[in-house]
Amino acid sequence: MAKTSENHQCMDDLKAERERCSFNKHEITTLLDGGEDKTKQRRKIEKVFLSDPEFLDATRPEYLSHEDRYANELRKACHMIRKFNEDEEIQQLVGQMDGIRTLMGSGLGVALTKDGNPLALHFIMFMPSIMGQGTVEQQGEWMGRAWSGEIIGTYAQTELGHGTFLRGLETTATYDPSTEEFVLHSPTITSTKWWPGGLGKTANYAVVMAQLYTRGRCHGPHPFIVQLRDEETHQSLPGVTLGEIGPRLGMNTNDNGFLCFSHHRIPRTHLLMKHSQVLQDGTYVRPANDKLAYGTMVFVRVAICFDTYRQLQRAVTIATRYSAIRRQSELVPGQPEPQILEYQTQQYKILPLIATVFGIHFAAQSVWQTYNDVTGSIHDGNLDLLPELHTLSCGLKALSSSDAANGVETCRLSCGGHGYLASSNLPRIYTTTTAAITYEGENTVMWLQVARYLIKSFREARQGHRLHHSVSYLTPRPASTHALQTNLSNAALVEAFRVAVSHLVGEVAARLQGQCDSGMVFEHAWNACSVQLARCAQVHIRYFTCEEFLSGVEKAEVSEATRGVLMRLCRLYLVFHIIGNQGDFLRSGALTPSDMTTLEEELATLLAALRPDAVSLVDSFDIHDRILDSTLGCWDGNVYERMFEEAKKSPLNQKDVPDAYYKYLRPLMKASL
Ligand SMILES: CC/C=C\C/C=C\C/C=C\C/C=C\C/C=C\C/C=C\CCCCC(=O)SCCNC(=O)CCNC(=O)[C@H](O)C(C)(C)COP(=O)(O)OP(=O)(O)OC[C@H]1O[C@@H](n2cnc3c(N)ncnc32)[C@H](O)[C@@H]1OP(=O)(O)O
Ligand SMILES: Cc1cc2nc3c(=O)[nH]c(=O)nc-3n(C[C@H](O)[C@H](O)[C@H](O)COP(=O)(O)OP(=O)(O)OC[C@H]3O[C@@H](n4cnc5c(N)ncnc54)[C@H](O)[C@@H]3O)c2cc1C
Repeated sequence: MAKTSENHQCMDDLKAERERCSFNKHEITTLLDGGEDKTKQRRKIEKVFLSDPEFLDATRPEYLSHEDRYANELRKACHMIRKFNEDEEIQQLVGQMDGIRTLMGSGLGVALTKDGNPLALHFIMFMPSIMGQGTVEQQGEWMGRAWSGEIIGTYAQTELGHGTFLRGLETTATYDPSTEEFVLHSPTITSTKWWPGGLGKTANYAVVMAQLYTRGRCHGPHPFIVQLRDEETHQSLPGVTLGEIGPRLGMNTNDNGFLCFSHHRIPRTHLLMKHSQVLQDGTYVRPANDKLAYGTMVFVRVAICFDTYRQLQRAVTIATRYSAIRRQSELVPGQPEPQILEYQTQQYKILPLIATVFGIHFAAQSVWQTYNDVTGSIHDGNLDLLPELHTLSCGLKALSSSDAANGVETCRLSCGGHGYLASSNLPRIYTTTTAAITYEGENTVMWLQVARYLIKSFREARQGHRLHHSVSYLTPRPASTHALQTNLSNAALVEAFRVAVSHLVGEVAARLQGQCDSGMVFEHAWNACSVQLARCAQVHIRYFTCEEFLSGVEKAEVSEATRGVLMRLCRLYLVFHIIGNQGDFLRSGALTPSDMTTLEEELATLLAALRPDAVSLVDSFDIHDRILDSTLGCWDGNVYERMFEEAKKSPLNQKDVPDAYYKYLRPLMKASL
């Protein structure tokens, strides 16, 4: 197709946008990557993998059958492992140990297996379970085989009947001291394992969470390594029933599966025994803390924050570039159509999402640091910080996944009709991102875990106990909100969050207490207050994210121009969330109605100030066109031509008149002749 003046205009629009950049893009790229070296390394790896023709798709996955889609992604996932294992240079680039996991979970890895990686659970949950839950001997026995891909595993916890309520799992693992084996059994239909990724057809092993019985007593859910398929034939073993659960909203090549056991025997030593053991005679040795068995989930919740961050980065890059080339309507009658990014309402959709990317980035880095510190101290026998880590990982997983999923949907809407096209890639990004709201702990449930910690801490503070860092603000202290009334600095706005959340927690704690005092049992009172409790948790984690965002920008080693744009984004994040939730701030007295008017005006100023940098900001995410995989978001802005090229590839367009016309439509249309 000939290039039209419209196409040239689009490309010129992006060029002009880039020319007005007020900051150093490369500084932001390296800040997000974690340093200059990391940026170089990432680009090199992307070059190696993206130039490999094995990773090309012959056709869009949407045009393939369910089985072919699965085969196509499995082919690429296996090629990724083989390439990694065979190439020392790649190993050095990515890092030998955690490398393949990092690679698969990176923007590159997720884009290469875009329909859902059938091996994802092997890397993100099976291997981390062995490392986190297994003894050194067990790690030695399984990890080498798992790294090389000789065995492929998944994490089988959720059942048809129970996902959230872990203690309600029904699968049993009963110890038989006469043979030194556990007998795994699924006693009911609801005890069928249901959902684990890769379980349907890919994995031959799994870490299975089952109720451990020994000497007639149940000791709760524990992790077991269970072989599911024959290592030679890949056929499911006797006593093991396996399959795939059918099409889902997205990630359809993850072959989420079902599994039931009929008195299936495994050796005693397949209980992962780092934290608790069953001795040969059936004696149960308790862990230092029951919740250590849930450690893999804590790890994955932190990992999910990084994944949702990358998904939002991709979506907002597409929406921003498209908004800079798309021209629609008239701002001033008779004038040429403006770029839709000129409309303030469009800026309001997009710019806060660019800010959100940074907010999640800084908060996730902080939680990752906490994860490493706490797992280090757990290793040394100190479990004091486990509740703090659990709360932060639940909270940030919930905040990042809901912000990202809602943000991706806003990006889709901001692209009008074309955002609904598969070739925009926004539908796929959405279906992948929204899954994270549910998996690894449904978000409402995660919020209520955060709220438990807040209420517990609030009560402990009133009894004079010292609180951990993230909740230390709940310690009673003299009211100091007056300074806020006249000072709306960044620090004052973060402080306003502190006052608002303290107030909310105080209110709901009093309501809970009042209901208990009037005779309601605590659990019912809790349920009766749970909407308000979940709200407290959300504001608490937003406050945490605001704090991390602000301190991250203050500490960043960048030029003043770059810090300037980051500060404007941080300010926008603060103002956006305060205005959007003004009731919380007004009710607590943290801010006044007049402050809100001032902030509303500032919001408009911030949108206008950030608008010229919008395209350069998303450019600084440095996402390769192949990783973006979007007709609307490509670097050169040649959107309409790409859309046309994609449409021409539709199988329906291979013939002018489709066969179905002769079979169905023609007989109907000609029936009256
Ligand atoms: C992601 C990318 C990064 C790298 C990836 C690399 C490679 C992969 C390639 C690609 C991936 C890329 C993209 C993603 C693509 C695919 C998808 C990938 C992964 C998806 C995996 C999804 C897997 C799953 O979903 S597994 C199943 C998860 N299930 C859950 O999360 C269940 C939720 N429920 C619970 O956790 C608990 O039951 C509960 C927390 C709700 C309550 O527990 P329980 O009932 O036992 O206890 P309570 O009595 O209520 O509480 C007792 C006290 O214990 C505290 N508690 C609870 N849990 C913990 C914990 N874990 N740690 C510490 N403390 C805990 C609780 O708070 C109570 O405390 P209190 O003091 O008594 O109040
Ligand atoms: C794409 C995908 C991949 C997955 N991968 C895996 C995997 O690899 N391995 C695995 O084991 N599992 C996996 N899962 C399962 C997932 O972990 C569960 O679906 C999730 O933990 C939610 O549990 P549930 O489905 O039982 O929901 P439910 O708990 O039944 O939730 C239904 C509703 O009830 C509410 N609710 C439940 N309990 C409470 C409560 N205590 N208080 C208030 N509200 C409550 C929830 O908020 C929700 O609105 C996956 C799920 C998906 C969608």
